[in-house]
Amino acid sequence: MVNRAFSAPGKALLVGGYLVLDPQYRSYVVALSSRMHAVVSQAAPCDEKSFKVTIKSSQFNSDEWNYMIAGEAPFEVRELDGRKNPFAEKVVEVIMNYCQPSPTETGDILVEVYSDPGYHSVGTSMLKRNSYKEFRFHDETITKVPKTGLGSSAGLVTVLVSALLSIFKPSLNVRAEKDLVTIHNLSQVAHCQAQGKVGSGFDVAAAVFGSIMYQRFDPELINNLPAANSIHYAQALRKLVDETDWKFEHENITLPPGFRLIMGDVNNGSETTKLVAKVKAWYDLNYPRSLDIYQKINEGNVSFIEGIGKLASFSKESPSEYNCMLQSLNSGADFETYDIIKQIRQAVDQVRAKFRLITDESGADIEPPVQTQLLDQSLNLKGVLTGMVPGAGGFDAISLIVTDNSDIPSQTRNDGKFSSVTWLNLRQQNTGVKEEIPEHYDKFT
Ligand SMILES: Nc1ncnc2c1ncn2[C@@H]1O[C@H](COP(=O)(O)OP(=O)(O)O)[C@@H](O)[C@H]1O
Ligand SMILES: C[C@@](O)(CCOP(=O)(O)OP(=O)(O)O)CC(=O)O
Repeated sequence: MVNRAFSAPGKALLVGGYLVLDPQYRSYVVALSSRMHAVVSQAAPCDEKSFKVTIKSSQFNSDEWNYMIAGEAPFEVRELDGRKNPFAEKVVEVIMNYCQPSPTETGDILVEVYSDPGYHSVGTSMLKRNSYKEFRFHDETITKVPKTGLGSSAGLVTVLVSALLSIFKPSLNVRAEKDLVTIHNLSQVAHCQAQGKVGSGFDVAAAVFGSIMYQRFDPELINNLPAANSIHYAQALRKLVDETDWKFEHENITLPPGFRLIMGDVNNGSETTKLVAKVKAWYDLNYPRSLDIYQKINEGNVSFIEGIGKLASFSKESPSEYNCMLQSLNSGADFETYDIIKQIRQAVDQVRAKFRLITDESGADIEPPVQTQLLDQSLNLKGVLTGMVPGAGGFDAISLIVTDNSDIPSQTRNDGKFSSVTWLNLRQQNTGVKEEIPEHYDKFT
């Protein structure tokens, strides 16, 4: 029996929100230590005309989806009890059309999904563990449990693609760039199809490649695929995944030494799709002034990215001065004498100011006043380099880049101004999709 396991990280888009939808702009995405996991196993084939792919998510009130696969390409995928999980369903459909297995020679497949605690609000969940891992078990189905915004669907799609692909392509090696690109392309297709729209794909790219500077692919690549039930679909999908250069950037990045990311969950969900629609409407109505504003935001984004790069070089060239700088930041002393810190703070200020302007003019709450207050107050805490509303912004969360030694929760514990914030126990993680040991997912009690 084949048995393999994979995991993939969540994400925070620190700069590049909205602009990243356009292939000309660069964004900076940090992969997070909260990971999605999938353990896959396959039974021996039993010479039937069909086989079953079961996806189990026992943490969510024992959720389970059973897909029946029969016939040949274009494979249509049918859930036996009519249960919906568009992300799981599209992964199964994409993988079947890409791998084109023969049903009589394929045994039933079981994929068990687990997600690390950071993805969902704790609520009344119960923590269960074994010697290797711990997960929270909720008493509601997946769609009823509130999310924290780390990109659960991108993580899910990426680990499911990796797990199912490993069944049909046993040589799959997630340390090889070529295989990662295959996983990426398949995951982007499945994720877009499940969402019913082509987003920028930064969340899927981070789940696959880890922390990256990302520039998107041309959305037409996916829009131009024939419908999934067309006789041309499977062949077009293979061509798109294997033979097409998607021309997207995914350069690996890492926060400079001595710094980490901390996310504050504000527990007040915003709908990204609605925000994006409002911003697009504002952009079109105000063109070409909106282009100038985007260019100012991009200037800030690029200056932030450069500043972070300069910090990394500074740490290598003058380690002792660099440590002094970290200490000044920790003690709240006058660290703005450091030009690099000034550059990074000014860059983020420039971006935030323009997003506040768009917030006012478009009615999309990208950085609404409560988040502005929270971020401004955060900048006064000891150890904070800078902070922003990640991704599409809204009321969801704030991200702070802080020194390793800072203790943000204890500085804010009894401070009413931070009463709406739950600091998530997360770290930056460079690695994207990773192979795990299947036995590490045995029996959680
Ligand atoms: N652990 C999980 N098990 C099964 N399905 C999951 C899991 N996590 C996420 N999903 C799927 O992803 C959907 C959430 O996706 P979405 O609303 O795009 O949120 P996000 O912004 O976190 O990606 C869920 O409704 C479910 O279909
Ligand atoms: C506006 C965006 O550029 C960024 C959205 O980032 P979020 O991290 O807020 O995304 P979701 O997890 O889908 O809610 C849209 C995009 O890039 O697709």
